[in-house]
Amino acid sequence: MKIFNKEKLKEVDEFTIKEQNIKSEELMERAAVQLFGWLKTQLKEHQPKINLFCGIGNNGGDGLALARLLLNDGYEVEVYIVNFSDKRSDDFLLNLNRLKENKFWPEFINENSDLPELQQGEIVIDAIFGIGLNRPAEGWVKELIQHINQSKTYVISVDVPSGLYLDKAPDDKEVIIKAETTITFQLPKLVFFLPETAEFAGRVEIADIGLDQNFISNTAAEASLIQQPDAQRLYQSRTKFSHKGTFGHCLVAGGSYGKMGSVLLATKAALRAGAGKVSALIPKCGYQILQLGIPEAMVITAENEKHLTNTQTDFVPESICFGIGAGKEEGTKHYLEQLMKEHGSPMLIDADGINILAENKDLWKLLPEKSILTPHPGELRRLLGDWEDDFDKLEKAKRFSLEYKVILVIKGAYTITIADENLYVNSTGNPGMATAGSGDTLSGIISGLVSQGYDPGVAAVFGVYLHGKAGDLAAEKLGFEALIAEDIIQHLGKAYKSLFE
Ligand SMILES: NC(=O)C1=CN([C@@H]2O[C@H](COP(=O)(O)OP(=O)(O)OC[C@H]3O[C@@H](n4cnc5c(N)ncnc54)[C@H](OP(=O)(O)O)[C@@H]3O)[C@@H](O)[C@H]2O)[C@@H](O)CC1
Ligand SMILES: Nc1ncnc2c1ncn2[C@@H]1O[C@H](COP(=O)(O)OP(=O)(O)O)[C@@H](O)[C@H]1O
Ligand SMILES: [K+]
Repeated sequence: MKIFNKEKLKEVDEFTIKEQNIKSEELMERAAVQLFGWLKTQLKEHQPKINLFCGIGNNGGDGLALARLLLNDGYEVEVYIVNFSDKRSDDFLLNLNRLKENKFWPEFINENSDLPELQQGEIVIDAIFGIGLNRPAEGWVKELIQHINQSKTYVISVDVPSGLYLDKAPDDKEVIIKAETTITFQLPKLVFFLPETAEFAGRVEIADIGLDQNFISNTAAEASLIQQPDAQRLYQSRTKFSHKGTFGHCLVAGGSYGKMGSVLLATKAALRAGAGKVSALIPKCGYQILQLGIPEAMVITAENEKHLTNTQTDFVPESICFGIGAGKEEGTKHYLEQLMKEHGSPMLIDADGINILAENKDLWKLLPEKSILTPHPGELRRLLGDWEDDFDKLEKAKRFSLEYKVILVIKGAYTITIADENLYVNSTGNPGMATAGSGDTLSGIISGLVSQGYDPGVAAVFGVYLHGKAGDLAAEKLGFEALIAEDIIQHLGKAYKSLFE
């Protein structure tokens, strides 16, 4: 699903109005109907008091239209107009009049008003600011936002939590509504998935307001949210007459004394992802661990007992996964250098592989085109240096990806893959996956996909989705705490099957 920026959201809005020959108020009404339907379904027979806080733009207009639908259905409603300006949008005014025609008079609040009383168990609808926010809220509006955040009500934001910008980091986190649920119109917004701002949106629901699908399909987006239908499209089916040679030979090079389990996990994951053959290339001390741990894999040992050193293989792997548990010994660095020079095809580089790169910038120019780097936040910082905020981080990461023609998988609660300047935001995964070895399984999965012939960019996006989905299926059975990396591998099969459920 595409993620549009503010400008494109406005364009699709305008295009739809023209194309469908409707007035803008019609879109507002559709938005309100969606909000109402969602609320009614959630509330069932409950009738809590619903407090609507409406700004004076179209976000506020949505709130007023919703208030009318709620009143007509018999809900107890209080409407506060957050009167921060004398300006009013046309559709705000129209819906204000409709409300008055229904004999309902909202309360206008300003700097002289007392903060409204909000009781536990009540609902707050936050329709103060939408995508039109262009500066931080100040003074009494800031106080009001803080008052709502401190109340024990259930807060539902309309379109975006008020105070959150779509295209830049917040200047002041104290002036953003912290919603339990955000019901956003038609398309998800990038800030809902970034570490510094995701918490404000809470659970995100997407409400279809019938914006023009052709326009959306034909308009390029810099980011997309990868959900089941998107992942399904990336899947490559197997033919009856395929054989193990068809699915490539994957080489997992990594491990050092005390860290051989990581290679075991990545090797298993590559096999479960569907690689035809997998060889683990490890220092000597890991031989028995690997052979006993995973009989389906082949094992090659480097000369050194405890860490990786230059090693020749008698085959050309279709994919290489380098760096997991590898340490940063000089010999290991030389081996990475040798692989990058000789292999030529894309490699996946993770963990200490990334750390070696971070400490040796002279190696960057050797990165084979379309290689995949899978840093967690710490590794990313070592590679790119500090960033000011999430937007700055993404900019720096995009620049790096573009300059070295590599794919960056920025791991986190919502992992973001950067390929060809596009951002792919993953929708699967859960806090149970914050466990040692979880990232090693991801590297194994992506490498297993590359070895089968998936384009590296596709392998990264698809692999991240499958990894998260396997984690979700594992968590359904085990809960978050007990989940370990092995469980992710165990559920990979079900994750594949779930693509078509
Ligand atoms: N297809 C769609 O997308 C649809 C969109 N719809 C809805 O429209 C919403 C966007 O509406 P919008 O453009 O009217 O902007 P909105 O956020 O209501 O506020 C703008 C007002 O706030 C003001 N202002 C800004 N910052 C401020 C500050 N810090 N402190 C004080 N004032 C501030 C700004 O004033 P100005 O900068 O002009 O002085 C302006 O007056 C969108 O989120 C969705 O809910 C639906 O109806 C259905 C279809
Ligand atoms: N809260 C979370 N929600 C979703 N996924 C998570 C969460 N925490 C961690 N993960 C995923 O788990 C993996 C952790 O990777 P990493 O930190 O490299 O672990 P390790 O080095 O122990 O293997 C990443 O793929 C990350 O996206
Ligand atoms: K809002």
